[in-house]
Amino acid sequence: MTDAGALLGWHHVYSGKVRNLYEREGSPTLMLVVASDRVSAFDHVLEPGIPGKGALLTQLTRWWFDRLQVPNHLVTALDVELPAVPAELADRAMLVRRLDMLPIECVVRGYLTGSGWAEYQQSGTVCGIPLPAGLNDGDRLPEPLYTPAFKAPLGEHDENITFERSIELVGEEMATQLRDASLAIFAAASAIAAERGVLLADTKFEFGTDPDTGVLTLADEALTSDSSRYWDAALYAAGGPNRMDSFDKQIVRDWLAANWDKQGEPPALPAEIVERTAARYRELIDRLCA
Ligand SMILES: Nc1ncnc(-c2cnn(Cc3cccc(F)c3)c2)c1Cl
Repeated sequence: MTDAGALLGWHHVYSGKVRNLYEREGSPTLMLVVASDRVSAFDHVLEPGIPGKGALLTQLTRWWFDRLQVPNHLVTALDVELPAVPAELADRAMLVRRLDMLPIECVVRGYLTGSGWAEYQQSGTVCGIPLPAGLNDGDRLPEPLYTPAFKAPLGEHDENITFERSIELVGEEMATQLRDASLAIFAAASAIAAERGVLLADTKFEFGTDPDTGVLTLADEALTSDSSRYWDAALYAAGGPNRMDSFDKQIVRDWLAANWDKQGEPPALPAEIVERTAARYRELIDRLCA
């Protein structure tokens, strides 16, 4: 069975760049999130995949779900008789409860970088929020910023919105719950990561509400290196050009920057780059979850 292929007893709902979503035939409340070994950079899915990536990121998101004091969509064996998931997928598949998903990407930024840095250079703001003058790329923000985005149709880029706009979209009570939950989880996760010598620079949460209880529930993946930027705290403290190297994809990004003109399809990654990237994924998990 290939990732995009049929999965006996499961209906394929959606294929993301690196993950697939299925719903259980006959059980409308159960879904399956399957992480692939694919890696994406510069908005392209790269070849070949990184061996073990899907399993490592599934392990990481499970580890965070276990640690965070918020309800999440993961189904544990205690809830239901676990339906059959093929053995070759088991370590990179998550059985989850179907939620009523909210159309908000809940982004929290602890550091100024990426699209936030680009906007700041133009206007001194991030997602319309004014920041002190004189900040540089990679600087820690005075306090973590909640910068929501409106979920675009699958595959398109999300649209940064203000908190006030999020109120118009989901109502004041839900918008406030999303912001408060996102900032609280970011603070807790940042502290746990920092104890392990890892900086959580920014991350993106998705929430839904439980169809039966209405309780706000953490969905999708949580705090993986696909949904977050993780930096090495020691490298960051040392300063210099590599202080914001992402823990896992920097090797891929640097190789692509040196070997691809960003025109057309990216070249296949050489075996040595694949092996070094796989090692970096394992190192992040070893540092956080060991
Ligand atoms: N528990 C849930 N209940 C209802 N819907 C979702 C849901 C819908 N879309 N997504 C994004 C996504 C997650 C993984 C793989 C993909 F291909 C796409 C997640 C979830 Cl996680």
